[in-house]
Amino acid sequence: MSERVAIIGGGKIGEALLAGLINAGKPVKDLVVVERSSARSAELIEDYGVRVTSDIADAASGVQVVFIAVKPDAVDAVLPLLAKADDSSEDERITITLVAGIPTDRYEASLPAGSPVIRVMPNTPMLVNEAMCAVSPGRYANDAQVDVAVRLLESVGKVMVVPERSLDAVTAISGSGPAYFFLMVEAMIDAGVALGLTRQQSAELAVQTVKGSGVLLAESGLTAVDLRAAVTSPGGTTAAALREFEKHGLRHAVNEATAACAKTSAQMARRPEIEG
Ligand SMILES: NC(=O)C1=CN([C@@H]2O[C@H](COP(=O)(O)OP(=O)(O)OC[C@H]3O[C@@H](n4cnc5c(N)ncnc54)[C@H](OP(=O)(O)O)[C@@H]3O)[C@@H](O)[C@H]2O)C=CC1
Ligand SMILES: O=C(O)[C@@H]1CCC=N1
Repeated sequence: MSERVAIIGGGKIGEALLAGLINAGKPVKDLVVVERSSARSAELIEDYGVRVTSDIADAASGVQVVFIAVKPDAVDAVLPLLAKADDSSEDERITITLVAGIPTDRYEASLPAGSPVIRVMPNTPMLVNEAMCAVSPGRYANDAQVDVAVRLLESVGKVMVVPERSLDAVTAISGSGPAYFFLMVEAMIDAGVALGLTRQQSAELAVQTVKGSGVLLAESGLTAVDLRAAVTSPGGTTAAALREFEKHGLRHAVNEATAACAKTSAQMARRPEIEG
């Protein structure tokens, strides 16, 4: 992990990447963040001791990898500034975008001809080195450049390489997925309070249950179906709860929610405010 890395956008996902890379042992001196809000810059400097600048061209000059972590509607403002950055390092600079919905050809069209672009859909568990990242190379990214992206992202979680056409579906499952779980946990905590637990008890019970279930699912080699069956005693309490989830359309809600997410991702590049 010796390459120098710039992260443009020090918001939620930019910070998750920064924290994940530092936790994984990347020296802070090899990292620079571009952030335009001075309050946010001060927070990042205080929390991570990282160099923060508001000058994209300055940050990107001489680095081997630039991550873009701004909102989709800011991409078109960022690219011309990135295109101006000096790229005289020995290795060609790789642009890795974490932005939802904007296809690689939009970046390729604004950056110098033939620039390698790799599109990634990450998620916020990157903050604790438990990200799920899906990586899709653009047309000019070669295998060695994809390997660099995979290696950097493997230091902050798991990585899957997928064709770019799969990224809307990926966004619907892993990109936005953490929010579905947080909503579920929020609802479980409220439900525990309604059943007479204190909020603190309910939160501790729900959070550890989700954490333990996630580890079990990831490490036991069993499927979600197997693990659910193991909790569900015939005629027991879990069966009573699951019957209510089915009756109230949990599966349908998940299908509709993920379809809406994928559709929004697919339409993102065509929104008038972020048209190229
Ligand atoms: N949050 C998530 O879970 C995920 C987000 N993503 C993608 O990551 C991207 C960022 O999302 P998120 O981190 O949530 O958003 P945030 O709004 O938290 O972060 C974006 C940051 O970029 C800064 N910024 C905007 N324009 C510029 C610029 N020209 N130069 C420097 N900094 C700039 C913003 O500053 P200011 O506030 O001043 O505008 C803000 O601090 C999005 O494109 C999103 O699709 C992908 C997967 C998951
Ligand atoms: O909500 C969003 O648009 C971003 C992309 C995936 C997660 N957060």
